[in-house]
Amino acid sequence: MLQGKSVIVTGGSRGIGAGISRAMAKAGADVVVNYFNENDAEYGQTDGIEAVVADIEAMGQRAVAVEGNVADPETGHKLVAAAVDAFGKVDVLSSNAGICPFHAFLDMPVELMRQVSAVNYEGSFMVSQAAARQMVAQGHGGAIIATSSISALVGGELQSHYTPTKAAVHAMMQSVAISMGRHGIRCNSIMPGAIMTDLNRDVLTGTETAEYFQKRIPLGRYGTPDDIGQVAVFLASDMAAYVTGASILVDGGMFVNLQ
Ligand SMILES: NC(=O)C1=CN([C@@H]2O[C@H](COP(=O)(O)OP(=O)(O)OC[C@H]3O[C@@H](n4cnc5c(N)ncnc54)[C@H](O)[C@@H]3O)[C@@H](O)[C@H]2O)C=CC1
Ligand SMILES: C[C@H](O)[C@@H]1OC(=O)[C@H](O)[C@@H]1O
Repeated sequence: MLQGKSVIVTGGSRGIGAGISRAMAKAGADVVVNYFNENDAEYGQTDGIEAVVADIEAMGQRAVAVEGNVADPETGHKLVAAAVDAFGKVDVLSSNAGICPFHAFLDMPVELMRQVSAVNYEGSFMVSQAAARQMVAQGHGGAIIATSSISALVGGELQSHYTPTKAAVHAMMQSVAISMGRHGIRCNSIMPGAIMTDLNRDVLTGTETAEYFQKRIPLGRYGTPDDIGQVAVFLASDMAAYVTGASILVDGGMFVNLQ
């Protein structure tokens, strides 16, 4: 579905981003895999930048690892330059990088709130802008897929700094879809539910929240990074040729299951 496409994935070395990177490669794309602050040993053998690059190459696709903090305005330009240097173009951006350091509201340090906003919202904005500029210059359209969240639609007691950034990413895609439509660039967001990754493994394992989530998910299981990767491939592909400004909940039915 993505044969010959050039894809950039931010936060592509672990978790959902690793699932997206692998799914894009399996669909035939070459991938620039962005990562930041990685200590691969910390994340075991299945994830980490080296494992993801090796898996992509084992599928017969090209992979380029690019370290960079998406909150740094230069990183978006670095990622685009890496894709153009290695693959000659940018067709798809998966703006996935994000952090969620759980913290109570009342004693949350302003610095933490600002860091989460800088990475999750501002970082997504800047990388999307850099990729869109390249796509417009290329003149043959493209696709931008932002990883928002079920948390764009609901709250979390320990996520008062986080949920607004997920809503912001969703709202940004809706607006960017309007201005980029004339360039044939489709912009959509994915809203994952509870996906077992490093970001929330502690929350989703052996806690009251874990028990509650398990009861709330009609499909009876947490999502996997590949569950998100498959939807990202769909949104990147010509199967979604008339889909822009949209968001897709990928949550096993969690959001609708109030009672
Ligand atoms: N895990 C979940 O249940 C859900 C996650 N999400 C979103 O999915 C995205 C990925 O989350 P997970 O895979 O769970 O997280 P993770 O912690 O497992 O992986 C995060 C990835 O982002 C990278 N990263 C972190 N900070 C970065 C920065 N400043 N610049 C560039 N890369 C950076 C890391 O290197 C890593 O590759 C995030 O945007 C998160 O908000 C949304 C809904 C649910
Ligand atoms: C970090 C959370 O556990 C996870 O990420 C989100 O965006 C949702 O809040 C999920 O529960």
